[in-house]
Amino acid sequence: MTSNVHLVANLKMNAVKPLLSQYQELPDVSMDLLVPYPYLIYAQELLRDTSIIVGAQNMSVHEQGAYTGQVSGAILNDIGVRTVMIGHQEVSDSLEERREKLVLASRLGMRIIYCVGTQGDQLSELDEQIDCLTGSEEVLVAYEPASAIGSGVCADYELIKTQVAAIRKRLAASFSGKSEPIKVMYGGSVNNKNCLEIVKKSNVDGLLVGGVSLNFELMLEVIRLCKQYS
Ligand SMILES: O=C[C@H](O)COP(=O)(O)O
Repeated sequence: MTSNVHLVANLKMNAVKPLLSQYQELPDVSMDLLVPYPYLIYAQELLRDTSIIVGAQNMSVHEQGAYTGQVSGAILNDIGVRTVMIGHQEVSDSLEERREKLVLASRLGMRIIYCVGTQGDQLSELDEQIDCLTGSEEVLVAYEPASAIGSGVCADYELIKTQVAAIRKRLAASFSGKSEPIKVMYGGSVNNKNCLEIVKKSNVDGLLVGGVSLNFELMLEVIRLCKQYS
């Protein structure tokens, strides 16, 4: 089931072993599934006959060495994980850390889901975050306003549309040499009730789903609805 609406599920910090077996029931759904580090190898093995891409939710700003408890891009690379999310609001990276992580991930040839977001409606925050990209990354951008994350209420459709349009404009101006435009997704309290409205009214290329991706039945509905829209 290939949808024009790209779906990314972020399972955040939850114990998800039984849930991963449910995702295994989706052999032909193309989407990204971002799992906590300890599940990466298990999830890759479990989902190897599906079209689901297993990715990491973060990576260290350091290349290697004495950084207990951290996971570097090189480690992800070593275990065959090619996709990594960078810049999620819950990670609270500074602009410098964003830049460093993007460079490291890009150098390793990783595919990056890059989160940008605002605390309010300040477009300058988005610009600064977008400007951390070098243009050589393989990247999908996810716009996530802080107030919408985990709140149960997604951002106003018009606001999403405006911000996403501004992000596209900035990306196009900065990286005009790209053969294909960078995909821009929305994240923040996406659910089965609002997913279609968001894609219809806000002109996004995809959705980054957090809490709802932990409920397989609801996520299945999001997947079906997005497929119908394509
Ligand atoms: O990574 C996912 C986003 O932070 C959205 O999370 P949420 O759907 O629980 O609001």
